[in-house]
Amino acid sequence: MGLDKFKGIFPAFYACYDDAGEVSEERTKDLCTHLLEKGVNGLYVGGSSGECIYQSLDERKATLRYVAECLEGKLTLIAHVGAPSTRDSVILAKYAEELGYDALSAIPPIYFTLPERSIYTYWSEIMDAAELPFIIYNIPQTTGYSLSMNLFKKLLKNEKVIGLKNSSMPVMDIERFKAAAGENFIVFNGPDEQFVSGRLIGADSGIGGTYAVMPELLLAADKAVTSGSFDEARKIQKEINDIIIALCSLNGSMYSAIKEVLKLKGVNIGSVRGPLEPVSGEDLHKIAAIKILIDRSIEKYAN
Ligand SMILES: CC(=O)N[C@@H]([C@@H](O)[C@H](O)[C@H](O)CO)[C@@H](O)CC(=O)C(=O)O
Repeated sequence: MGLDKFKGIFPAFYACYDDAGEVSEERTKDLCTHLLEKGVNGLYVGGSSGECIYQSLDERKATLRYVAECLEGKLTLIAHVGAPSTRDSVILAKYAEELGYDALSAIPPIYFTLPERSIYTYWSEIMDAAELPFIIYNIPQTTGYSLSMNLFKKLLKNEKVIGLKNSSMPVMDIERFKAAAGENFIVFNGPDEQFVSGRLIGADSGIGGTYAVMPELLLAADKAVTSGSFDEARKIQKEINDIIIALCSLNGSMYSAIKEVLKLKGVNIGSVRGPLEPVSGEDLHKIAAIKILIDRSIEKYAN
C-alpha cells in the first residue's frame, strides 16, 4: 500500500476536558481545528498524551469519534487502541475502523510483565479485529518492555504491520528497526528531543507529545531535514529542546504546562486528570514566559 499519507508531523493528540474534568466534544474539536490550520500531516489519537490509561472505554471512544467527525478525512488519523485488556483494545480497534481511521497502533500489554508470546498474541488479536494497517508502539520507559528484534521480525510477517512508533531513547534503535523492515515501512521518531537525529538516522516521520504546542517548529525542522539544511535543523532542534526543558521544569506534569500554554494561545482544552498534577498556582506566571519562548522561536524559524 502507499505509505505517503503516514509521512510528516503527527502531534500526539491531548485529552480535552471541560472545566469539570469531563471529556469535552467542543474542546476536542477546537484542538483538531487548531492543528489542521497549522498544517500538520496527521494525528495520533488516544496515546500517552491522550491520557489513555486514565480514561474509560466510553471516554476513549468519544474522543476517537469527535476527532473523526471534526476532521472528516482531512488529516491522516492513527488510533491508539492499547488498553489494559485485549478485550477493550479490540473494541477500540473495531470502533476506530467504523469511524474511518487510517491505522491502528498500540503499546504492548501493561502492568503484568508478560512473556513475548503474550505480547505477540495481544498485538495480533488487535490486528485481526480490523481491516486496518497497524503501527507497533515501542515505549520502554513507560511500559517496561523494550521491543526485541526477534519479536519485531516476527510481527513484520503480518502484512498489516506498516510502521513502528519508536520512543526508546537510543537513536540507533530507529536505524536498526528501519534496516530490518526495509524501505516500504514507516518509522516514527518518538522522543521529540531527538526529532532531527531520529529523522537523519532513518525515521520517516514523527509522533510527539509536545508537537501540538509548537507544530510550526516541528514542521520547520522536518522541512529543514528534507531539504538538507542540517545546520538550520540543528538550530531548530535546540529551540525545541529549550522549550521542552522549560515545560518539564514546573511543579505539575508536562501536559498540564502544555495545556496552560495552549490556553494562552486561545485553545482551551482544560487541564490534566489525576494522578497527573496540574501546574501549581505559583508557577502559572512561568507559563507566560514559555509562551513567549515558543512565539519567538516560531518567529525566528517558522515564518
Ligand atoms: C515517554 C513519552 O511520553 N514520550 C512522548 C514524547 O513525545 C515526549 O512527550 C517528548 O519527547 C517530551 O519528553 C511520546 O513518544 C509519546 C506520545 O507521543 C504519545 O503516545 O502520546
